Amino acid sequence: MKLQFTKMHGAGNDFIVIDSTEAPFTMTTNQLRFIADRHLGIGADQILIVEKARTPDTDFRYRIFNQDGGEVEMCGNGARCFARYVYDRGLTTKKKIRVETMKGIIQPELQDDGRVKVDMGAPRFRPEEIPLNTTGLSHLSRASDTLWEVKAAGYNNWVSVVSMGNPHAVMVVGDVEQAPVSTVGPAIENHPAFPERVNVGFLQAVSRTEGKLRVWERGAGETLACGTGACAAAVAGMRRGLFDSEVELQMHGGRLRIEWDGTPTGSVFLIGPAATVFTGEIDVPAI
Ligand SMILES: N[C@@H](CCC[C@H](N)C(=O)O)C(=O)O
Repeated sequence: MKLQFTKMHGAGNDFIVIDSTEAPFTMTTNQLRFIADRHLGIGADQILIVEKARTPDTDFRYRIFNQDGGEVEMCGNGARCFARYVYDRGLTTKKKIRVETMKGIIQPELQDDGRVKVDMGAPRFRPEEIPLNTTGLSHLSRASDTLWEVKAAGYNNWVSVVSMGNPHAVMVVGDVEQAPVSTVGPAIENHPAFPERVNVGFLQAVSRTEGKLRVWERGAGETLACGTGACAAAVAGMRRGLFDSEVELQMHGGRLRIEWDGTPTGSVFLIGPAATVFTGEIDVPAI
């Protein structure tokens, strides 16, 4: 099968974008893993599928697959690339679109400064919304947040849990560069307390408006940036009383801005770059 694709990135989190507005999406898990492979295929953290809207109140439908081939609910950096892609390819003339995902509607908007601002919807914190199995876990309160003790890789990790449609565990560390991302990250990702696995954020608060973040992503490993991870970390930091309602997070691949008014139904806004790198065609084997 010959596959036309576009390679994009948002703050270094890279994507293969496939236009399925005219033909149904039929790729197998093995084929997705093949194109995402950095040695054998194109290489990417995630694969984004652009589909036609299925409901009258949305403009498009958006599907996301991790590098390991698993379909997931949400992707913040991908949402910005999605909006840039459909506008630049003439699939819409709207700068603000409504996009259906597995977990509700998001609204990305192209800004005049070239960045994209996404209304990511409201964060969720209840264990069953993550999901987090709290059986046997200790917990404590920190300002308006609850921290859960997840023992993994030899550490007693106290994490905030946040759903941005997809699951996140966030821990505050003194220095992100010294954080045990590649050992504690996969150990928490696959911990039995998270039955659907989890993305793991390591957050360093620098001031009330600035932080540093590294994320071990479910199904992809450590990435240069994670948009939903940045939203989850910012919200966790705000609930712990570390941040004001607007914060910029520096990640290895770039800087993301997050705004949240702190109310239970208030949307989290994610602002950052979205860039096209190249387009191409790949021969995908029948695997
Ligand atoms: N990189 C993404 C998140 C992609 C999905 C995530 N790995 C998951 O499994 O939930 C982002 O920018 O949000």
